[in-house]
Parts: sequence; C-alpha cells; structure tokens
Amino acid sequence: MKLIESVNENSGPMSENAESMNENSEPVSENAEQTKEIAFEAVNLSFQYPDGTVILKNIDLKIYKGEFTIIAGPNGSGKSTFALHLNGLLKPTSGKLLVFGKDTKKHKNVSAIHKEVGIVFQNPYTQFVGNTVSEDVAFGPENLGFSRGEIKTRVDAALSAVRMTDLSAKDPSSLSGGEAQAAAIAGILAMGTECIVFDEITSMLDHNATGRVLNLIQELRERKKTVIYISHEPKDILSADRIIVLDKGSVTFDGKTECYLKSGIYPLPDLVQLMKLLQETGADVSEAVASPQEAADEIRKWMDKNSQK
Ligand SMILES: Nc1ncnc2c1ncn2[C@@H]1O[C@H](COP(=O)(O)OP(=O)(O)OP(=O)(O)O)[C@@H](O)[C@H]1O
Repeated sequence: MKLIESVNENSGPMSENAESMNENSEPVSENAEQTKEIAFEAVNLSFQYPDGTVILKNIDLKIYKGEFTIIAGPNGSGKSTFALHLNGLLKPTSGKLLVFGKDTKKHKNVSAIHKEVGIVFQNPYTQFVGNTVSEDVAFGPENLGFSRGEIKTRVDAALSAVRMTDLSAKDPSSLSGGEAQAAAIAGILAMGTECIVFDEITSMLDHNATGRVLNLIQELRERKKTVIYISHEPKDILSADRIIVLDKGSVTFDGKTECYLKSGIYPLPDLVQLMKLLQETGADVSEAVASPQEAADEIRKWMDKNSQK
C-alpha cells in the first residue's frame, strides 16, 4: 500500500516559515481535499492548568474533515492536553477552538461536541461503565438520546465492525488489552461521531494487538472519518496524511508525512533511517517505506536495476 501520495512543497518545519504555513493551512489528504470542510480550527489557542503552568502556547491550525492526522512530540509536550480540547473536555484559557464550527468555550454543555468527536484513551479499562461489552457500547448512544431500536442497531453494527460480536456478553474488565481497545473503539463508533481521537492507544499493547487496532483505524480512514492519532512513536507516523509536532506546547512542524520524512530533524522510524543511510551510500531507494516488506521491495528493485547495468 502506498501511504504517501504527494509532496506539498509549502509544507516543512514550522520554525522555517511558521506564519505563512498557518495562513496556507490546506488540507493534505485526498479525502480532505474532496470535502474541504474544517473539522477543527484552533485560533491562538493557549492553555494553562489551574496551577499556572502554561501547557499549550498560541496554537493556530486547521484540521480538515476526512484527514488522518498524527500529533507527535516528546513526553510532556502537551499532546494529551490538546486532545482533551478536541472534544471540549478542556477549554482554551485564551484564544479559541472551533469544532465543526462550534466554539467550545461557548458550549457549556459539551454533549453537542461529543456528538461530533469521540476520544479513545490510552487505558480503555478506565472508560468502561457497562457490566457487559454490549451494555458498555450502548452507553454513548443512550446518552445521545437514541431510541432502543436504534441503539441496538448501532451496538450490533459497531461490535461487528471491530469483530467483537462474539465477546458482546463478556465483562469488559476481563478483556485483553487489544480487545479492550477494540471495545472502546466500538463505543465511539456506536455514537456515530464524525471524528475519533486516539490518545496513545497502542502504548500498552503488544505487537499483535497493536496491529489489530491499527487495522481498525485504517478502516475508519477508508470510511472517510476524521482521525486524529496521538503518538510519540516515530513508526506510527508513516500511516498519516499529516503530522503535527508539538514541543513544549508549541507547534514545531505541521505538514505532509513525506515532508516530515525529508526534514530529517525529528526522530524518524528505524526503517526510514535505514533507507536514508542506504541513499547516502548511493542507493537509489525511496525513504518512504511503511513496512519491512516495502523496504525489501525497494531494495530488491534497486538491486535488479543495478544487475542489469
Ligand atoms: N491536571 C494537570 N495539572 C497540572 N499540570 C498538568 C495536568 N495534566 C498534565 N499536566 C502537565 O502538562 C504537561 C503536558 O502534559 P500532557 O499529558 O498533555 O503531555 P503529553 O505530550 O501528552 O505527554 P505524554 O507523551 O507523556 O503522554 C506535563 O508537564 C504535565 O505534567
């Protein structure tokens, strides 16, 4: 699968041209380009916790409907704090955040925002409220006031989408990590939100469970949902249309994935580093590889080309 489609020449490290990039903030994915509807617009957004520490500083950005965006950055850079703004759980202390046009500060009751944006947290077990998986998945649509029939239809569809139908009667606290994340995702799917924010959801999962959850996210992307994925894992960035890097509460990079890979100033996935090292030794290979298989294919192509010379 080709994950990186094209290069936006205007995108690059924010430090080089921060102001013009904000002004030119354009959708970077094909899905987003088709709709061009703004999902989130942060305007000079700053936030400080009651203890006075300023965590987010003057953030200006737009995220478009249908985009798959990764928010990356070191520990403590403000990623989770920003995520909590996206569905109105936190509100800017100055500036504003519009969620599908709604100013979160003006909405005292955040349920209007929750209809649009769901969050899946790192530890799904703390999110469970039902005695069974299906009860838990029903909780969101119940709160949104759907009829019993509609709730059942939504729960069945959501559990089927995450392949959890067989586990619907289980106690959520007895699920494995990957199953628990899938159940949490089903809960958000059943609400039918346009946007889903994932906050470091794979950090507690093993390789197989991570693969399962990432496949689910890929399916959401194919359904043209707006996906925001918070991670500090360099390897995760390859799947996104766009990368926003936060550092000490400020945006230090905002652009297409390919520009990020070319920038070379941030941590890169191991495979990308390997391809870059090969390039330095004269190998004609692309650094934009998203899996060992893609890396092997690139190297084989280059070797075949060489052997024909
Ligand atoms: N409730 C709170 N009160 C005061 N400070 C807080 C609170 N929650 C978080 N912080 C501080 O805000 C800063 C940013 O935290 P945040 O969790 O948003 O960062 P992060 O980039 O998601 O980090 P990580 O990758 O480690 O999860 C940290 O220094 C943290 O200690």
